[in-house]
Amino acid sequence: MNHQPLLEVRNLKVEIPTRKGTLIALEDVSFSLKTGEILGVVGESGAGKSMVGNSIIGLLGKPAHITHGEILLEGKRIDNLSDDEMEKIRGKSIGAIFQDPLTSLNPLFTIGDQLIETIRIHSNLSEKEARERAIRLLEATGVPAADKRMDNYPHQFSGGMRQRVVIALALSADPKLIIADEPTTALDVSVQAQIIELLKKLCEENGTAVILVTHDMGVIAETADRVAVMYAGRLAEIGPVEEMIHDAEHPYTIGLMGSIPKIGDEQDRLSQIPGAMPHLTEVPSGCAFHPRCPLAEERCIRERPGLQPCGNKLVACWKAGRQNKRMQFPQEPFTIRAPEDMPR
Ligand SMILES: Nc1ncnc2c1ncn2[C@@H]1O[C@H](COP(=O)(O)OP(=O)(O)OP(=O)(O)O)[C@@H](O)[C@H]1O
Repeated sequence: MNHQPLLEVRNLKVEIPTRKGTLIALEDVSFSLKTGEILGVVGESGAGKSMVGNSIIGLLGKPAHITHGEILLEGKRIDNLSDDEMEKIRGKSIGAIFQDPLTSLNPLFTIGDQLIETIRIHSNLSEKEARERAIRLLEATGVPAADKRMDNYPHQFSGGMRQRVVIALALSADPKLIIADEPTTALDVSVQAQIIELLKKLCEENGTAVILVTHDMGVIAETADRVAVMYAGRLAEIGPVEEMIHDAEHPYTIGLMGSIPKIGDEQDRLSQIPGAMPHLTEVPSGCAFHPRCPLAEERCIRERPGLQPCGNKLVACWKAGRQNKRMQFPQEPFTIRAPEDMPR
């Protein structure tokens, strides 16, 4: 049996040269992904979530670049490919879905033309066969009257419908992996759940693995098989979703998970972690989370913890396995105001 992971990210480091010096945007990021698995990547804004996805698809915006580590897809390195070679991998083996569907769609061409072209680049189907496949894909993504909508331009679709088209486009070459970066953030709240549900269903049916970048813990809880928590460009903790939600070990994960509202939960408060994530220009020594951590001790200030196994998870905390779960953030928890208290 083939036990080779679909994707392996090993000790990835991404640096960004700036006028004020070099920023380390990602440091020592390692994880792997199995075929068909959904990995949620979470963390506060600026933690480096998008950098991880963009490094994998070779779309790190300049001047950011990989300075250490490697990325392997089915055992073959893809981090050192030329732009042309990477272009072939994108679309064929790795599909991408971004926050704004218009990033992926060309406003000057009908969606039918765009789907047919992508299908034909990555297969040897005839024009007619590619058209049939495009229609089937649109139907599978829930676009009504798919046959007729093939002749429409992107601006003739609503935001939710456009994102369905992008999902069809991302799936059109039958990729092994899809990077979905905040795929529903720009959409109406009422369609967000439908789109996530659709993505999950189609990827399950096709055996496609997904890296789902989001700040929405609710989406993660519903969708992901495993979760990677990022903090200041590093992995804080990674493990199976259930354990990450109910049995997190890293104080930062415990704080993040405290912010998932639970239906039927008596408490009407969400815990919030005091302080803010550091900017990349001023990442603290040792464990980057130490200034906000109620458990921090001398060693945490001096030495950076690497990822260590703890149960089924990997945790970057010197105190992992030592009753972290009883920890509480010392501040008054953030209180959700009832709608009648909201300023009008
Ligand atoms: N060209 C650049 N120059 C300087 N800093 C950059 C550049 N591109 C990205 N960064 C910084 O890299 C860090 C990681 O960015 P990234 O977009 O991966 O974060 P993120 O976790 O996805 O955040 P968000 O949830 O807001 O999208 C951020 O602090 C960002 O400001």
